[in-house]
Amino acid sequence: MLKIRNLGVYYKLIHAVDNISFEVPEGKIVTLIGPNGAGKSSTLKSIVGLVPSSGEVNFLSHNISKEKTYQRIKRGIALVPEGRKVFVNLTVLENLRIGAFNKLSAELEEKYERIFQIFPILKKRAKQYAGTLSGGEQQMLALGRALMSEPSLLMLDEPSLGLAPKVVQEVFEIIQHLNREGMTILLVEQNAAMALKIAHYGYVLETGKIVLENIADNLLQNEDVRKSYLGEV
Ligand SMILES: Nc1ncnc2c1ncn2[C@@H]1O[C@H](COP(=O)(O)OP(=O)(O)OP(=O)(O)O)[C@@H](O)[C@H]1O
Repeated sequence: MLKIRNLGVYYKLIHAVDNISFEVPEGKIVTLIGPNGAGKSSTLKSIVGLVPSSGEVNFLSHNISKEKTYQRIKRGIALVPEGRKVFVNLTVLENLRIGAFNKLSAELEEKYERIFQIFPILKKRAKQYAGTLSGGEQQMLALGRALMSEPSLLMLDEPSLGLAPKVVQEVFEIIQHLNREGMTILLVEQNAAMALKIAHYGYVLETGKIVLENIADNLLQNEDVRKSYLGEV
């Protein structure tokens, strides 16, 4: 579904992502793991055109590298950004409405209901300001908002960030549920153990380069990965 070839991201002199290539096949969960500053967020941002990049981004057999962000979103890519970035002064419903930018009002009710089926808590909080939600609820809202555009590829940037372990578990169960329903997922995580447990395939990114890739189960067993990312000595 998504094929990345020789992707590079530069911020003036900083070479954040250095000629990486990877793929996300339809129906799979693929994870990019790696330490702080490895270039994970920059990779996701470049896929939706939020930062200038070199190389090729191929989505559903189209080279979208030169397209604007809104065109890429229209094609069916959605990004749940790091830190959730919900609109704190808008209600839950208003946040969801923004995610459905390309949908007619008549279709909205049905879409809200679909989101509420996945995240019942958002129905209870529908009229509440997003800024008053807990971290976990905000993450659900950010996910719900992304799903409102009915993407075929969902990209998640550090969904576990700042959440209690029990809530992280809940969020990851939802990610797995979405995948079982057919959603293709590109998951960026520092919580490598959690990410590799639910992913089919994984890439390890270090200082802008892919240093390792394999089936997720194999990465979980890999000694270097266990030492560097799973806290084992
Ligand atoms: N807008 C920017 N301007 C300049 N440098 C940036 C910018 N965004 C990121 N960088 C730098 O690019 C490198 C990669 O950052 P990036 O956020 O992509 O990494 P990351 O793997 O997602 O890390 P984290 O998990 O901390 O978010 C870092 O050295 C970072 O300081």
